Amino acid sequence: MEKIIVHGGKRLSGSVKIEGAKNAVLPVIAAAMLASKGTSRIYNVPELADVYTINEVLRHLNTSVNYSNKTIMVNAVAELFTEAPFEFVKKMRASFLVMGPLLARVGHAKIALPGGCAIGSRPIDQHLKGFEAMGAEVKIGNGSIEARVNGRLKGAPIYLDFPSVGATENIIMAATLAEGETVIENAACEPEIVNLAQYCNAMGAKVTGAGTSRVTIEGVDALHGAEHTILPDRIEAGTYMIAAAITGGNVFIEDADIEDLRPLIAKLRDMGVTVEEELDGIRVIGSDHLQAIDIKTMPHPGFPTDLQAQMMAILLKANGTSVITETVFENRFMHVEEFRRMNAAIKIDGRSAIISGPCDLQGADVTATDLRAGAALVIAGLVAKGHTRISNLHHIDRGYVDLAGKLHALGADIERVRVNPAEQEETANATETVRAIGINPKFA
Ligand SMILES: CC(=O)N[C@H]1[C@@H](OP(=O)(O)OP(=O)(O)OC[C@H]2O[C@@H](n3ccc(=O)[nH]c3=O)[C@H](O)[C@@H]2O)O[C@H](CO)[C@@H](O)[C@@H]1O
Ligand SMILES: C=C(OP(=O)(O)O)C(=O)O
Repeated sequence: MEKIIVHGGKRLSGSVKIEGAKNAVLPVIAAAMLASKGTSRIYNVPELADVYTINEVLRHLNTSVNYSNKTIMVNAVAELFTEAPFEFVKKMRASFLVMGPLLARVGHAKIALPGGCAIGSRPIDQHLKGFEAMGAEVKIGNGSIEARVNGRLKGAPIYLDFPSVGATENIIMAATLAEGETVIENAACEPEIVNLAQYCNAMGAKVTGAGTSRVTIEGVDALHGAEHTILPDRIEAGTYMIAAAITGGNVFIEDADIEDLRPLIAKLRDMGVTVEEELDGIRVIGSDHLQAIDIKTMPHPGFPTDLQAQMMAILLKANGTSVITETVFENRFMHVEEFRRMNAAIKIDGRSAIISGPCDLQGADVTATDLRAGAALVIAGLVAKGHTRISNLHHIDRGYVDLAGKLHALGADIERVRVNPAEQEETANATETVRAIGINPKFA
C-alpha cells in the first residue's frame, strides 16, 4: 500500500503544467469506436488509471488501442464485440459511455450495471431514456443492461430531466450514426461536451449546439478516424489554484483555461485571493487573510461539484462561517469526516456543510474516499500542523497525474511512500478505533 505524507507549512511557488482532461478523454476514447474506417490519433492524453481502464474496455470490445507519449491511436474497423463486464464497470463508471457508440455501430450492447459509488447512487435512467427514444429496446436483469435495436437507431427529440453530462455524451455518440435528426433539450453544457462534439465532427459527424442546452445531431451513414486534442483539465487546474491560494503562495498554472474556470476564479477573488489572467495560463497569489464565502454546486456554468471538496479545504482556513451546498450529487460529503480528523469544525445540515473557520488544522491519518476528496485532504495537509498521511491513493490516481510530485516541485513538503505491512496494519487498527470512537487520531 502507498500513502502520501504531507508536512504542512510551506508556501507554494513556481509553475505547474496542466494535463489533458480526464472527463474529456474518456468519452473521446469511447467515441473512437464510432469510426468504421481509418485510425484516430488523440493527443494530450493524461497518464491516468481511468485512461488505462477505458483502453482495456475498448480492447475487450475488439478495438486496437496503442498508447504512448500522451498520444492514443485507436482503430475500430474490426467487427466489434458488444459486452463490457463488471470487472471494468466497477473500476470506472465512465465505462458505460461505450453503450452509445456500440448501439450506433452494431445495434447491440450489454454492459454490467454501474451501481452506486462513494458520491451517491448515480442512476443512468436519462441515458436509457435517450436510447429508447431512438428505438432501442432496453432490458435490465442479472446485473446487466442490454440494449438492442433492429437496424439503425432513429433520430428523436430527447428532453433530459437533469443536464446529465454522461447522458448528453452517450446520446450524442449514439445519434451521430442514427437515421435523421436528434435534438437534446436541457443538455449538459460542460466544456468536455464541446470537446467531444469537436472530435465527432472531425470524424464526419454533424453535431451543432454543443456547449448550449440544445444540441442537434444530424445522423450520417459512417464515420472515419480523425485527429483530436484533449482540452486542459479544468479540475486539475482548479485543484492547483486552490493549493496555491491556501498556502499563501504564488503559482502560475500553465495551460489553465480561463473561460472554463470562471466560477472558481470568481469565488477565489471573493475570498481575497489574487487571480491574474495571463496569455497561456492563470497566476494565483494567495492571501494570509481569507474571507468566508458560500458556494452552491451546479451544472456548468455553475460551480463544479468536482471542485467542492477542494474548496471545502480552503474554506477551513477562511475567517468566518461558510456554507457549501451540494446540489449535483446526493452524497458528496464523505470527506467531511476525514477533515474532522484534522480538527475541522464542519456541521452537515441536509445538502449543506457549514464550516466555522478558521480551523487550527492538525495532521492526521486520513482516507481518500473519492478522487476529489483525496486531493482536498492533500490540500488541507499543506497547511496543517505536523504530518498528514493520506491512504487509498487509487482514487487520486484515477484523476491526477503525479499529484505529490507536482506539489513537491512547487515547494511542498510532500512525498509518496510505500507503507510496510506492519505499519499498514497499525494504521488500519488506529483508523478503526478512530472510526469507532469518532476522535482525531492524534489524540486517540
Ligand atoms: C467521467 C465524467 O465526466 N465524470 C463527470 C460527470 O459524471 P456523470 O456523467 O456521471 O454525471 P452526471 O452529470 O450524469 O450526473 C449528475 C447528476 O445527475 C444524476 N443522473 C445522471 C444520469 C442519469 O441518467 N440520471 C441521473 O439521475 C446523477 O445521479 C447525479 O446526481 O459529470 C459529473 C457532474 O459534473 C462530474 O462530477 C463527473 O466528474
Ligand atoms: C466524480 C468524478 O469522476 P467520475 O464520474 O469518473 O467518478 C470526478 O472526476 O470528480
